[in-house]
This record gives sequence, C-alpha cells and structure tokens, in this order.
Amino acid sequence: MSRDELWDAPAATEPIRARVTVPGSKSATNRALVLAALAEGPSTLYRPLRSRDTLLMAGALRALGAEIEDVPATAAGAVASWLVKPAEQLTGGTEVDMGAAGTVMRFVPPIAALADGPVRFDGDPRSHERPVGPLVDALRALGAEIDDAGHPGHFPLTVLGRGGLRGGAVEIDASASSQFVSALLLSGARFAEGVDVRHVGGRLPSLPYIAMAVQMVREAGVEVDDSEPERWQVRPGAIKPVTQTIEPDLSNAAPFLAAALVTGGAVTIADWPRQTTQPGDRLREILTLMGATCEFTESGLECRGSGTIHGVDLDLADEAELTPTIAALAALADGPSRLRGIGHIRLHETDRLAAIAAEINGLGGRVKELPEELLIEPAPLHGGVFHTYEDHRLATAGAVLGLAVPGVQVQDVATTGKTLPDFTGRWAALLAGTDYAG
Ligand SMILES: O=C(O)C1=C[C@@H](OP(=O)(O)O)[C@@H](O)[C@H](O)C1
Ligand SMILES: C=C(OP(=O)(O)O)C(=O)O
Repeated sequence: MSRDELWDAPAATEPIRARVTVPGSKSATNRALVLAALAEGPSTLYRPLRSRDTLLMAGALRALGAEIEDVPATAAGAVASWLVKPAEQLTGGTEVDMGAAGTVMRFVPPIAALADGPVRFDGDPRSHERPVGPLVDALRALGAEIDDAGHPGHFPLTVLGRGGLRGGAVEIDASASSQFVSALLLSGARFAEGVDVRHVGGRLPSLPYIAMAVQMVREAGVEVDDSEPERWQVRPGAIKPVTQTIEPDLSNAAPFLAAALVTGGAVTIADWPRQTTQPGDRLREILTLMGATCEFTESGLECRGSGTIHGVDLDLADEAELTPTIAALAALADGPSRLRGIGHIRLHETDRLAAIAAEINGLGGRVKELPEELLIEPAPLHGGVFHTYEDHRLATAGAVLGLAVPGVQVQDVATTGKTLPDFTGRWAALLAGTDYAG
C-alpha cells in the first residue's frame, strides 16, 4: 500500500457490540526483548507483539549477536512465542535500523556500548528529529564513546562499543522523553558500577513507563532503589532469564473502546490485566469521565457508551500517547475539552498537537493548539481526507472519527503497522461484531 492510499473509514450504522483481543504491549515486548538479550541465559516471551517497532527491536538485538527464534501459535492452542538466546559477547561492527521506534532509538544505544566494536544507528527521517541528545550526554558521562559529529546530539550516530561500560552516577534531563531513563535502567545492571540516574530539568512525562522498566528489571532479579523521587539506583549484577506472557497493549485498546462511546455500544477488551504499570489502564477512568460505564467482566474490561460523550479537562502527561484517541472523542463530545501536560508529544512520531489540530479542523472541527495543550470545542464535522504523518495513533484516531462522520478517508492507514498488525482487519471485525480471525 502506498503512503498516498486513502482508506474509507467505515461509518457505524448501529451501536457496536464486540469483544476484541488486542495484540501485546509494544513497551513490554521491547523491554522484555532487551532484558532477555542482556540476561545470563535463554528467555521465552509468550504472546509478544509482532509489529514494525518490535521487529525492529528484534533486528537490532540480532545485529548485536542475540538469537531470537519466532515460534508461531499452533492449531492445537499453543500461543506464539519468541525464544531469546543472549550472545556470549555482544558484537559490534554492525548497523541498527531504528525505523521511527522511540524504544529502539533510546533502549539500544546503551547496549551498543557493551558491544565489542562500533554500532551505527540510523532510521526513518523522523528519527533524525526525535530527541536523543540528553541520553548521548549521559552515556558519555558513564564512560561511552559516541561519534555524533554529523549532527551533534542527533541520529544518525555511532556508538563505539568497548565491550563494557563503567557506569555510575549521572544526571539527565528526561523532560523530552521518559525513554531516556528507562533505557539506562534496562541496561544498568550490566554496567561495571551499575547506574544511579537523577532526572534534572522540566516535568518528566510518561512516569508509568519508567515504573514498567523498574518492575521488569526487578523481575529479572536486579536490585533497583527508586525510593527517592526522580532518582533510580540500579545495582550491578546478572540479569536473570525470564519466562513471561506479554500483556495486551492497553494504549492500542483505546480506539476500540472509543468505538463504544461513539456508537453508544459496548466493547470488551479481552484479558485486561487487573494490575498493570501500563498507562493505558487510565482509560477506565478517562472513558468513565467521558460518559461510559467501564467494568471488569469474566472475559476482560467492558466499556458501554451512553450515546453521549462528555467534554473533559485532563492532565495527560503520564499517558500522553492516548491523546489522539481522546482528542477524537472530544471532537464528538457535548461540551468543550482541555487536554493538558502534553507538550512533549510534539516530539513523537510527528508533532502530534499540530497534526491533531490540523486534521480535526480539516473535517470542520474547532481545535486550538497551545504550546502544551489542546482546546477542543465540539463542532459539526464533515467527511474529508485525514492525513496521518506516519503516525499510527493519528490513523486510529481518524478511524474513530469515521465511525460518526461519513466520508472520512484515512491516508496511509498502513502506518498503524508500527504497533498494531492488520488494523483494518481488526476494525472490520469490530464493526461486524465478530471475532478477528487473523
Ligand atoms: O517507554 C516506553 O515504552 C514509552 C514511553 C513513552 O515515551 P515518551 O516518554 O517519549 O512520551 C510513550 O509515549 C511511548 O509510546 C512508549
Ligand atoms: C510515542 C510513541 O512511540 P515511540 O515508542 O516511538 O516513542 C507511541 O507509540 O505513541
């Protein structure tokens, strides 16, 4: 499918009633892959996400010497898995394609410092714009050698692996991306002195994702002290192999649950974890504020729409990747909304504040973009092309609007493959109320 291709987003003719199984969490899959590649023996990940971002992570770790075997699901009911065998010694003299995956861009350079030769990092044009400078500075302070002479503090760059890293105490301004902190925590046990990271600077976004890194590193037998706010101390030591099942991606559940609100229907997301560090868990609260009733059932989380969507005033700094879906719902609400604390998503796959405002307004909406917020007034919307800027979450937001607004055409819907394989097939099953057959 070419990037210019337009997908006719289906309008719903009746309330949607469906049960949806969303694929595994991108963030958990890529953290688990990293830890498995650094562990002292083989690990198994059940139900990993297989999408562009996780295949790029697997490719990066293979380039550094890890073996990753993809074991498909069987007709007899065994779930799909990835078997990861770490390398005896991480190998340099290689290149890593990062695509536009923030997790690959931030989590892999610290690993490359442990390799036995240079590792060159490059990716999609957007990877040259997304921030990495504070992580480069931190890695240098921890003993790494990095050649970023072409465009200091940006990709493409080369990490000159020396087979190990001193580590120790470091200050980092992670206000542009929490992934800088997660990156240091995931590899820190393998640095000679471990790592003692302090965030200094503006507001740190996406805190639940740092909590996810802390939890997964601890599950791998590593000692982490996070008792002080904005400071994380990782003790040096072995990373234990872990056998684990990856949770469904709750951020990717957002557009499917939104369909219940838009159509006054009921959507159940299968296997929603009762306890999780995923920021998407806050959807239960957010969608309730927007007028839905959300409750756990035997099969997962069910959200029922009332037929009316309420406007909301929300600080979304911790779960900012939900913004495109929430903004789409807000554009269809009965009153104005204010989405705050989201300035850093200008540095995501695209400038999301600018893109959301331009595309909803292109359909007749009234969205005002402030430096760190969106103000959204409901307005009668009409059909038209919804551009997506190689941003998977813009594409799914266009699909949500299309349920209520006939004639919405989503450009480059295939960009959803960054984190969600076969989105259009899953969306068709949602509208039909049938199980997604794959
Ligand atoms: O660590 C992670 O897995 C993520 C952290 C967040 O990044 P930022 O802190 O850059 O927003 C989030 O938006 C991204 O989708 C995944
Ligand atoms: C910001 C996102 O991704 P990345 O991991 O590339 O930062 C996202 O998935 O919304």
